Amino acid sequence: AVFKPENVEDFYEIGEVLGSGHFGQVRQVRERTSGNFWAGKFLKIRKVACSRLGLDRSSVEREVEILQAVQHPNIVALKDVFESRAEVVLILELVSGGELFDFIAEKENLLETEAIEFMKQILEGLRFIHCKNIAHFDLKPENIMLSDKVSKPPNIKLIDFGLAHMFHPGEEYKSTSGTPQYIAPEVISCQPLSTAADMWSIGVITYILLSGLSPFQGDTDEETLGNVIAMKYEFNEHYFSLTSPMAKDFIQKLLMKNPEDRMTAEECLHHPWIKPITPKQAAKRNRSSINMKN
Ligand SMILES: Cc1ccnnc1
Repeated sequence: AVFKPENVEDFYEIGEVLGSGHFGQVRQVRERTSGNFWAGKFLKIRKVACSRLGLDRSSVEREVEILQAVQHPNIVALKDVFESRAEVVLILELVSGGELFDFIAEKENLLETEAIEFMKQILEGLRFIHCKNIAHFDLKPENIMLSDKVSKPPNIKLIDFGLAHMFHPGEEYKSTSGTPQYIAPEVISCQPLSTAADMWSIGVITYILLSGLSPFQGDTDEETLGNVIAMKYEFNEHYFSLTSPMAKDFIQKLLMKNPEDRMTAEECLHHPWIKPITPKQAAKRNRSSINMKN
């Protein structure tokens, strides 16, 4: 794929750093013609294949191809791509409402019903990419952002498709990248992956959303990975006493060792915790606040 060879600074004024990660850094940028703000994701491209620094150009092409294929209100939009000597710049929709967990940590108390509103949007975005045979493979709190700080309910955007993969029929895909706290057992044991690996991460994120605890986190990455493989987690009464049984059922149906046993995003959206079938089920949602003890 050929990206725009023009200098990105001819079209955008480069602003403050918004975030950085395994890829490079994201800066706020201002489009010179319109004055509109966007996010510029500056990716270092490695010139020689064996270099450890920078990204392989093919992995950047993959991220661009995937972002172009998933246009959805809950997925960050890609507007433009520039390339200079050793750098590719993705011009992305500016998502300036901060990370989901910072938002929730700031608030005094948050009802399960509000948590459900967030989860619904995350699941809508996932259902959309999964039905295109695309998995995100790096779902975690840092990659779930709010479009702004004022909309009610807030609008969720999934960002960072740098580890995402588009499955082709009959093709196996394995990868060991991801973040230990959120990766599924099959990732650790190097088995072929599927979109079900994202659903495990959703189970972990929901558990944290409702309790403030990370289910498998150990003192080291090795310990965390050991806990994931051993499926060693529990609903500690001290943190989960106020959590509704339907919420725990939702989590349990995602934290299943066998990827085929896990709910899909579609099934999650029809789970009684997310979509109460009867008013009685709606009433069963607990009214209490969510523990945010960290
Ligand atoms: C960090 C980030 C990424 C994409 N858009 N806005 C902000």
